[in-house]
Amino acid sequence: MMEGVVVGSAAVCVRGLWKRFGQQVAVAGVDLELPAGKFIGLVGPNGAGKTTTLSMVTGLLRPDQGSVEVVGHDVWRDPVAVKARIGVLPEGLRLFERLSGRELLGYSGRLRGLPGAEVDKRAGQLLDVLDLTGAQHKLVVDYSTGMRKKIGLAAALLHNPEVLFLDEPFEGVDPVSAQTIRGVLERYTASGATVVFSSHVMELVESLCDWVAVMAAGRIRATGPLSEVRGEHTTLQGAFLELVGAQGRDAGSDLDWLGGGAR
Ligand SMILES: Nc1ncnc2c1ncn2[C@@H]1O[C@H](COP(=O)(O)OP(=O)(O)OP(=O)(O)O)[C@@H](O)[C@H]1O
Repeated sequence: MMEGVVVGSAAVCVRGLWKRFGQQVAVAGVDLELPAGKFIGLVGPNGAGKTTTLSMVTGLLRPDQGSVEVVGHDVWRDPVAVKARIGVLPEGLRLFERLSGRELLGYSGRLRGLPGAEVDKRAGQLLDVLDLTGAQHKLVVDYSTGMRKKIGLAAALLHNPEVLFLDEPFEGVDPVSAQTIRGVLERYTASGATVVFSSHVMELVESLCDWVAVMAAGRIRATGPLSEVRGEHTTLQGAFLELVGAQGRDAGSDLDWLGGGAR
């Protein structure tokens, strides 16, 4: 069990969160309590407000209204305490392209205040587990999409955070790497830590998560244990389509010109 993590308490507590971009309301009054020690999936259609919510929860974007606490600390009043306890793999991750993967981890570890020998040890182990040892001296600019996700994940895990936030961690990742990432995350949550990740891939969320929050049009439509959110449906996909109001939508009925095969 991780030091400082009280199972049963909230890892993340969001109250009345709002964000507008001009006329566009991206997040419209989100209340959310995410329990510690769980593998949590934040799901929703394109434009639902997932990235905006995660950005506000991790201190990257200031809310218009509302409050966020992560492991009992207010993100906007006590940002240093929160940032020391979380790891983040944001969408459109920016990395130091002119460092090698190994150097990037060395730099991240030092920024986090870890002693050099400890950074070296952890970096070596993470590179190994994530199958990046062979590419550790390559510049990040030459990494593939999946390799970038993996080195970003290693940097986010290096200081052993209590809560890990991942925006679409499996996007652009091949099945073998996805399995590796999955193994690392399962091991991490088994220690009592919390993972919150956003995804569109329902099968993935269903197989990984024990807790789900469904978001659509800037609001939370359902949240709770996976089985509760799935309800009567046999799959999370079914529950999701009903919750976001997409069930029965006639895909492409207006595209009467589309039928290249029947020319
Ligand atoms: N910086 C911005 N400026 C203007 N509008 C924005 C900005 N960021 C997000 N939005 C708008 O806010 C809404 C929510 O976007 P967000 O990226 O949070 O959704 P999402 O659920 O992460 O979507 P996706 O699954 O497609 O990544 C969208 O309508 C988007 O166009």
